[in-house]
Amino acid sequence: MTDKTYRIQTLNGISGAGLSRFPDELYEVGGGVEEPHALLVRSASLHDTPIGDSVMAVARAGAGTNNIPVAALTERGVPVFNTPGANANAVKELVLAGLFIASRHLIPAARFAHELSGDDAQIAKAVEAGKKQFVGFELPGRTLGIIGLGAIGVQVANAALGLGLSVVGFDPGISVEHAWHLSAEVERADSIEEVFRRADILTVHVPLIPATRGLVSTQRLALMKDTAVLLNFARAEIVDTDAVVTALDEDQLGGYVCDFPSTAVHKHPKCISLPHLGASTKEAERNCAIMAAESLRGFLEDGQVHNAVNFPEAVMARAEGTHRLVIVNRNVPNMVGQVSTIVAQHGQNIANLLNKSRDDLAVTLVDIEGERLPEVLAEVRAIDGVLSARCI
Ligand SMILES: NC(=O)c1ccc[n+]([C@@H]2O[C@H](COP(=O)([O-])OP(=O)(O)OC[C@H]3O[C@@H](n4cnc5c(N)ncnc54)[C@H](O)[C@@H]3O)[C@@H](O)[C@H]2O)c1
Ligand SMILES: O=C(O)[C@H](O)COP(=O)(O)O
Repeated sequence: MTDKTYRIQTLNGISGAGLSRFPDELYEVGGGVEEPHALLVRSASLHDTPIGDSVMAVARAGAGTNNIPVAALTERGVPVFNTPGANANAVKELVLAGLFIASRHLIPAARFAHELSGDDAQIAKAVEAGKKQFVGFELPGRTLGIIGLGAIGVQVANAALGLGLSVVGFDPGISVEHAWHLSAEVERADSIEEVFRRADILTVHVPLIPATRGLVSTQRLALMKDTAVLLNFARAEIVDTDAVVTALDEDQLGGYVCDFPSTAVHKHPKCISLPHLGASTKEAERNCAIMAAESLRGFLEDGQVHNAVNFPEAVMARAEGTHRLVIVNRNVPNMVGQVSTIVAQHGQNIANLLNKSRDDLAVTLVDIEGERLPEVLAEVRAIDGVLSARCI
């Protein structure tokens, strides 16, 4: 262990563009870092990994945080950051590839071509004889159904309109920001079932949370056209894979393209699975790593909270010549009152204060003039309802 001010443990390969955002003089960063102040992760599961008391923050260089025990970390006062939208274009492009792969049977067709043998004349003859098995369909006039109109869903919707598809979407929790970016030509479905019923191609772009586990179920698959294609570039568990395989085997569904190989799908003749490639572009890896690194730096060095999935946004410029108390507390009355009383009792003056809450939790940033008094921090930490407090 070095004596650098901050130690970041990486649990996946993280783009150097992000890692270089941690200044050498302040940060030790790497896979073998001990007693880390923060964890930086992509898809590695932290559910069964002990997360030591030294950890003050966790950052996911990506969108989905289902690999992180968010509720337990929230209870400890530890923010979990992700990188909203940073890989959305990469996923959109792969979803569009999925559309073409499915509509033109590109994978079996390429496999057929790969297996051809003989001289050029024999290959040309086999091509003409064999190609009829790969006759596809065109996209204009077909309906794309989208469940989840967040960073990815919106980009997929807008791009699909450009390909001549009609788009019908469902997202009861769409954000104002995402609604602004969604084309007015996208039709809003009244229910999730309507999307299943109408789609020629259906794509899901929701997070894996209890409400979305098994969202594509036997009952909903039964509503789909028997020629329809299902795309899943969100998470394997959002789809009931056994139900999909049954629907495919019974000719009640046309095909399944996903980013999540499993024993049930990776060799199935009507399934195409890719090895979780959605965010695997240089650009997305870079964007995600930079955003995650900036969030960690903001929190560790300044107590700022930006892009956390479990904390309120809390961003306040540092007041000149002050030190800062960073307090994570339960969202109950009189927390700010108790903190300011302690500061005043020690004859100190608050230059600036920010208190932001989200659900049961609040973040309080207090910029204090004068010298750092360890007893102020000790007394703040002792307040009932304070989950963590530090002075920076
Ligand atoms: N294959 C990959 O490599 C890859 C890459 C990035 C993201 N993902 C997955 O895609 C998910 C979505 O990513 P994003 O960046 O668009 O996230 P996002 O948070 O911007 O959008 C998610 C949207 O889903 C909506 N939603 C939630 N529950 C819903 C429900 N029951 N019905 C309809 N809509 C619902 C939300 O309101 C939100 O608008 C991620 O959580 C992640 O699991 C996969
Ligand atoms: O949620 C995400 O951002 C994706 O699933 C990307 O995962 P990855 O970082 O492991 O490629």
